[in-house]
Amino acid sequence: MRLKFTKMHGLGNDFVMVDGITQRVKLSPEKVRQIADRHTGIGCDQLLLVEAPRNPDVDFRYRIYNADGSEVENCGNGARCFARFVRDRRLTSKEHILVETAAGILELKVQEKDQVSVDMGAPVLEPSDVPFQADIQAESYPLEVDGETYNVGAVSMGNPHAVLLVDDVTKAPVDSLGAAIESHPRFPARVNVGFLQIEERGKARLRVFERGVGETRACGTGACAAMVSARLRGLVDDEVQITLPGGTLTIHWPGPGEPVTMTGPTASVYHGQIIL
Ligand SMILES: N[C@H](CCC[C@H](N)C(=O)O)C(=O)O
Repeated sequence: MRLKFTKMHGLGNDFVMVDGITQRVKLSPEKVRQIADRHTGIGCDQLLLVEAPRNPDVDFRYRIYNADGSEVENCGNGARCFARFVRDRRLTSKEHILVETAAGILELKVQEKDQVSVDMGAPVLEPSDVPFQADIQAESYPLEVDGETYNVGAVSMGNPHAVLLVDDVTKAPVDSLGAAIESHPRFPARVNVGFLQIEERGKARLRVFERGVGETRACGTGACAAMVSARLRGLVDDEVQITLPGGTLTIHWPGPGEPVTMTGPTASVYHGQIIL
């Protein structure tokens, strides 16, 4: 199979974008792993496959695959890059785009200077829907990991996130603790793990160990989940500049039941073809 693709990134969270509308694409977890491999493939954190919508009221469907081949529900940085990709490829000229994902329908607004705003929907906090094993919903939960107890927030943005507060993200044990929590039995679908340092009520720093990938330079749904968890704990206002290793996202959330809005940049790097 000859596959045309575009390499893109959102703050260094990098993607192989595949147009499954103008080309026939048949992917398997093994093929995704092959494409995502940074030594023998193209290399990416996620592969994003654009398809025609199944719902006539939306413009597109897009499917999200982690580098380990797992298909997942949502990708914040990917949603922004998707919006730019479909316009660059002239699949639409709309500036407001509705796209169907495994997590539901997202509304994307293309702005000037490659910025895109995404209505990420309302966060899901009921433990069983994250999913996370806990008897009652709370702002945070004690979680035992290798004999130590950590205080974690549990939030779904369509995909599951654990959020830990740290004093200094540069010193956070992202690789070791992130990996241990990613596969913790109380997160039955595994989990993305965010390490959040609050600087002010409108400013924070974040590093994310992503489910199915490891630490990435940025995680859009992770920034949304971290802001929600911090706001539930009364630590931030309704708009926060969240700076990740790859750059800064603006996250807005008025409060429970309301949608989270994420705004940030997109970048298109190169076009290519791969023979699989
Ligand atoms: N690793 C995530 C999917 C990609 C999320 C991230 N790249 C973003 O920008 O939200 C998961 O397994 O749920």
